[in-house]
Amino acid sequence: MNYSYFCPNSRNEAQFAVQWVPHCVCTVGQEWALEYQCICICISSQSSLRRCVFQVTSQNYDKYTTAGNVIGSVQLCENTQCCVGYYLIVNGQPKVDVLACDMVEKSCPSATCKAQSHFNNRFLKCVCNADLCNGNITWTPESEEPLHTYSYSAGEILKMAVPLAVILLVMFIVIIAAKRRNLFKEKKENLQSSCDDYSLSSPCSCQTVKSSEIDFSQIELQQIVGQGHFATVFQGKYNGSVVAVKVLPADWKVKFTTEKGIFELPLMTHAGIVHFLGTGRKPNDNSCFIVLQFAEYGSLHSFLCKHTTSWMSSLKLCQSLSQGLSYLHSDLHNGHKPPVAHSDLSSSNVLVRADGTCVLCDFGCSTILRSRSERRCCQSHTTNTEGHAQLGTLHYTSPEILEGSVNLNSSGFLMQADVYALGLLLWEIWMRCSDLFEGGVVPQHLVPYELELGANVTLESLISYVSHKDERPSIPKHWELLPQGSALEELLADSWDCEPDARLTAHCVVDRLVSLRSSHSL
Ligand SMILES: Nc1ncnc2c1ncn2[C@@H]1O[C@H](COP(=O)(O)OP(=O)(O)OP(=O)(O)O)[C@@H](O)[C@H]1O
Repeated sequence: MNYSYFCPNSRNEAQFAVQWVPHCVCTVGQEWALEYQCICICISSQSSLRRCVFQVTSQNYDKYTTAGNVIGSVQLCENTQCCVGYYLIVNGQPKVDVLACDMVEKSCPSATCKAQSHFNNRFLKCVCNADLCNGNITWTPESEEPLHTYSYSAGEILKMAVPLAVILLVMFIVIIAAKRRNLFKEKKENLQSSCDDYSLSSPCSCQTVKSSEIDFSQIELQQIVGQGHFATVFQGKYNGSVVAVKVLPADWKVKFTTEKGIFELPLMTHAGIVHFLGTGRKPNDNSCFIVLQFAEYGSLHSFLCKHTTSWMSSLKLCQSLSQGLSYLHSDLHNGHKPPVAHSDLSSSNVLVRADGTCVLCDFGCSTILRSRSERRCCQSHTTNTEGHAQLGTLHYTSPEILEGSVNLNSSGFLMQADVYALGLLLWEIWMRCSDLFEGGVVPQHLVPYELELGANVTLESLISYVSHKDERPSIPKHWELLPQGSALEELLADSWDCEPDARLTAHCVVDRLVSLRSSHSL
């Protein structure tokens, strides 16, 4: 219900008066004669529309006004009872970025706006369920401060490190002794046949398939075909076949062990996963290597930089990629093959084979998840030394992981984060499909958000763009007019939804692509 009345005759008094109209949100309007008109939007006492403080930048205006009617600095929430506040930490103090109604219904059990997530102490978010509660954030800087590791003197560090090292050494010896005893007991069952010197730091004690140990002298290394953050990848020859040899320096043994552990899981052979041939150690410098099927076109990133595709070949890339991820996520034969989250999907970690299909590679950040059957022994995480699951390439990191608002040890979240990255990869592929661009003039290849935020995207800009503003890579306007346009847009939106639970599973992405193919085969 809208109404207006004449309120006191100075603008300041009017401003003061409108704050006291119950169940109404009022602003001071035009001046009439000597009085001011107060315009109020009122809700009946039974109505439960939440009122939140509204303060957004002009870029965010359109997005957040969809969450409810805005009157001055107050918003009446249409979809939710939750107010939200986003703050950036500037000079140690929270500075308002966005105050508004939350966009979708979420849980906000507290009446006060308590800082609930932060990332590297640069960003805070709070949600609350009382009128105008988002105007004040409750935040204790002390508790958010990182541990003061760097302020310790070398002497203090030494004092702490020596007893710690002794404790670790004792624990290590006890573990080794216990392990040896177990090995001896279980000898009859021969359960440990696949244990080698990596089994201690193996991500889990799942059953693994013993892979062949490859003697480095049997490999002929040729040119370098890829350079990742950790590994150098060579084209090579092994047993008369062309192979890829991924060499990791001895320092990266943990990465090597993780990746080897994933490849050695049972039933890991699939057309959408790079074929694994074995591992070994270089005798001269102790670096480790993994021998893989050679993908002729290299990474999807380099393929898309050099090639455009037709509609059907883009579907082939998308479908094989989604099938590979769906298989990786699958839980087969009561966990005989446990589900695995990739956790570092990007166009550099997908390879393209000569037949135009994709295979997944680089499982160095992957996570073996608990099987639904619960009968398997796997832990639901692979951790780095800080005890957190390892995060992937920044551009492809899902909003919930960017915000740090998920339990990274929860298996579902990791697969949902993979699907977010899958959505970005489908977008990347279709942005190079000549059949989706009038006259076949296709834009040059860009990774997601490169156009909007630049190639060297920062964490802050990504959080602000992807999380606060809920923006995604832009979809060409004219796709709406294409016969398959709406299905493409829906598939992308349902894969990269800001709500992890609302995202499709990789399996559903495959189904959507199959129906796209059958209804729109150009
Ligand atoms: N089987 C293969 N066939 C052809 N090229 C490959 C193969 N495996 C890897 N490459 C190339 O090497 C690059 C790096 O490989 P990979 O991603 O496995 O290394 P990494 O050091 O683990 O990478 P990251 O920086 O993503 O962690 C790939 O992007 C790709 O170009």
